Order: sequence, then C-alpha cells, then structure tokens
Amino acid sequence: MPEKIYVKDGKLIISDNPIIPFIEGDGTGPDIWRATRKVVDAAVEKAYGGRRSIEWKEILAGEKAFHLTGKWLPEETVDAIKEHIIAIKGPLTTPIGGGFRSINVTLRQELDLYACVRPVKWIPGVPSPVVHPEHVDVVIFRENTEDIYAGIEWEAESEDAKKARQFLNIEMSCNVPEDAGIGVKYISKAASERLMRKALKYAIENGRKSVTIVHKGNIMKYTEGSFKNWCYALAKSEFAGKIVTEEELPSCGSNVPEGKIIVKDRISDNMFQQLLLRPSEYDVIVTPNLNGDYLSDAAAAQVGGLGMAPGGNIGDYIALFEATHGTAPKYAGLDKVNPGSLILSAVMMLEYMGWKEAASLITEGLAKAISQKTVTYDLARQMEGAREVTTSEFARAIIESIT
Ligand SMILES: NC(=O)C1=CN([C@@H]2O[C@H](COP(=O)(O)OP(=O)(O)OC[C@H]3O[C@@H](n4cnc5c(N)ncnc54)[C@H](OP(=O)(O)O)[C@@H]3O)[C@@H](O)[C@H]2O)C=CC1
Ligand SMILES: O=C(O)CCC(=O)C(=O)O
Ligand SMILES: [Mg+2]
Repeated sequence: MPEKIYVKDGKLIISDNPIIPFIEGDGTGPDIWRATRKVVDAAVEKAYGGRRSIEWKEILAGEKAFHLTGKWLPEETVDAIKEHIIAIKGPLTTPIGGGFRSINVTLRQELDLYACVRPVKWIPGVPSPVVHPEHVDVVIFRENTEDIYAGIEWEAESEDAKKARQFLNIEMSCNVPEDAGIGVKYISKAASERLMRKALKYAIENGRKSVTIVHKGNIMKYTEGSFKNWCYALAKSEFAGKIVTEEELPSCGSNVPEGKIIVKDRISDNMFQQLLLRPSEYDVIVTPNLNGDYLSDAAAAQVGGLGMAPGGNIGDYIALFEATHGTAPKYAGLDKVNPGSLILSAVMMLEYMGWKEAASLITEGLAKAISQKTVTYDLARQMEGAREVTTSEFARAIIESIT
C-alpha cells in the first residue's frame, strides 16, 4: 500500500512504498524527468528486489499548471509537498524584467526550504576545462529564502519607486537618481544562523574538513558582513570544541587539531578564483542567496557543466530536490540534454530517504556510462571518441549497467 512519508519524534518515517510528488518542469524538464524516473525505478527495483518501490504522484507547476488550471503555482501543489515531505522537480521558467515571480523561489520561500544544498564533485571521465577537476569536491549551502530573492523591487519611475526614493533621499539622506529601479536586500540573523547550523552539522556528520563562509561583507556591511559575523558566532557558541577558526590556527591550514573542522571566510569575488586555482582547500561553503546562485553554476563548470549539477532545497524536514540548471529552452522536447543533473538530484533524494543502496547503484551506473564514453551532447562535445546519445539513451545506458 502506498503511504505518505511523515515525521515522528523528529525523524522521517518512510515506508517501503512511499508516495513522492514530482513536478515535471518546463522546457527540457519533461525529457530529463522521464529519464530520471526510469533510472530511479530501475535502481530501486534492483536494490530491493521488489520489496521497495516509489509511488510517483504528479503535481503541477509552471506552464503545464497554467495550461490546465490557469495558475502558475496552484495552492494544492504547495500543500502536496508539505503533506508528503519529500518531492522532486524539473526546472521552471521565470520571465525576465517583468511578469510573474519565480515559481522556484516561491516554492522555496513558501515551504521554508532554507538551505539550497549543491554538491559539486567530479566523476572520473567527465571532461573539464581545468587540469585537476578531481580536486573539486565542495558542497555549497546557499541561503534560500532571503537576500535580493525576497522580491522587494520597484520599477523605475513607478509610484512605488517614487515613494521609496523620497523616503531614502529625504529621511535617510541617500542620493537615489530619479530614473532608478530600486531593490531591497535583506539578510536576517535567524536565517544566517540556521543555515550555518545545517552546514556545520553536515560537515561533522560527513567528516568534512572545513566550512567556508563566502560573503561580500566589505561592501554590504550590514547584510553580508553581518551574515559572516552571525555564522562565526554560531559556530563558536554551538559547536565549541568541534571547530577551530582559521584565525586561531598558527599558520594557514597547518596543525589542525585532530577531528576539528576549520571555519574560515572568503570575500566572494576572491572565492571565484580560489575555487578555480585552489579547489582542494575548500569543502563545505556557506553563503547568501545570490553568491550561492552564481557560485554553484560556476563551480559546476569545472566538473562537467550544468548537465552534471544536482541540488536539493532542504528545510527542517521538507525537501524538494532539483537540478541546479534551468529549463534550457532551446533544447526543449529534443531529447537531447544531459539528465545527469536531475538523476544525481534523485540520488541525493534517495540518500535523504536512507535508501543508500539504490543511490549507490545509480551513481555507479552513471559513472560506468561515462567511463564507456556514452554521453549526451554537452559532454560529447568536450570528449574525444565519445558516442553521443540522447537523453533517453543515456538513461538506458545507466539502467543497463544497473540491471
Ligand atoms: N531551478 C530552476 O528551475 C531554474 C530555472 N531557471 C530558469 O530557466 C530558464 C532558462 O535559463 P538559462 O539562463 O538559459 O539557464 P539554463 O540553466 O536553463 O541553461 C543554460 C545553459 O546551460 C546548459 N545546460 C542547462 N541544462 C543542461 C542540461 N541538462 N544538460 C546539458 N547542458 C545544460 C546549456 O548550455 P549550452 O547552451 O552550452 O548547450 C544551456 O543553454 C529561465 O527562465 C530561468 O529563470 C534557471 C535556473 C534554475
Ligand atoms: O528561479 C529561477 O528562475 C532561477 C533560479 C536559479 O537560478 C537557481 O535556483 O539557481
Ligand atoms: Mg541559478
């Protein structure tokens, strides 16, 4: 009997036949979701010999939802994710410079999925523009509910922008030009602390070496600068004895006391080049929303690009897994793009459920397909002697090596 996942005494209770909602997504979403679902079902079947299976439940968002219900994000979709705790989604389109707000961001805010967790790790055989992609193994914890993503913005020359400008210029002695669009960035102590807490717990549970706070606190002193200060303060107060700050170490990175996690910080512009030039010095990264958005795409480029970039939006219990990339609209419906990103997001989901055997089978199957140079266009164009396959053929290659 299919059953809902629920939380009891602070733990997820997951039956052998859980109901998991999915959003197919826009653009290339349906192609990569179809491939992902087949791979996950095959891995679960193989790992548990029919004892376990997932009951997929479609929920609507984006273009399909608008077409069928007249709403871009029906309330039932948000409710269904709350009710079923774990869900997975394809990418959803966001209009630029006007139109409705990002459905992706709205889902994260409505469900309070405050950590966007994006692991970036190289799989052997994947082509990379850097010499040592094997040195890249970071997990980005991006704050997922605040910063400029809160959507507080006023269009240039609108009545609201005029009011905001008048307030800023008259009451706050600012000098905002008359023709400026205005946006508000906020970062709170509570949101910074809960993200840092999650990242440190993850680092401890997974034997990671360091947690780096990435911020632009030299310029945005009371948002990103405070983010840095709150993160350090939380590490020192709640994780005393388990961490050491870089400043407390005698010389850069040396003599780390056994079992302690180094907490350090980097200014975000520097961090982009650090991650390219000295990736092995970085491990878990904690950062506000916009930095994390930029950094996760840039880091992905080193390990094969957006087709290989998984992620999960995770709250206290509710988790919504999705690829790092968007809808890649020019490839929509062509059965062309790499489903690896969503497949690896499903691996994260299976690990979150504790279904580690199925997760490992998929990771191994994917690595095997790549080692045989059976890859989609994005990897094929960077590889010599590759056999370029479609989205669905790539999924089939993974399934063949699983079963
Ligand atoms: N979470 C979400 O749902 C997200 C949604 N979006 C939305 O997606 C839409 C398109 O955004 P855009 O800026 O074009 O970014 P995308 O991430 O959709 O695509 C940018 C480029 O990345 C490469 N790429 C993306 N996905 C894959 C894949 N699965 N396999 C191989 N290559 C891939 C392609 O590169 P190439 O051209 O070199 O082949 C593609 O042109 C926008 O509406 C945006 O708002 C964006 C990010 C996240
Ligand atoms: O919501 C969107 O359209 C973009 C979101 C995004 O780029 C991301 O989550 O990385
Ligand atoms: Mg992004």
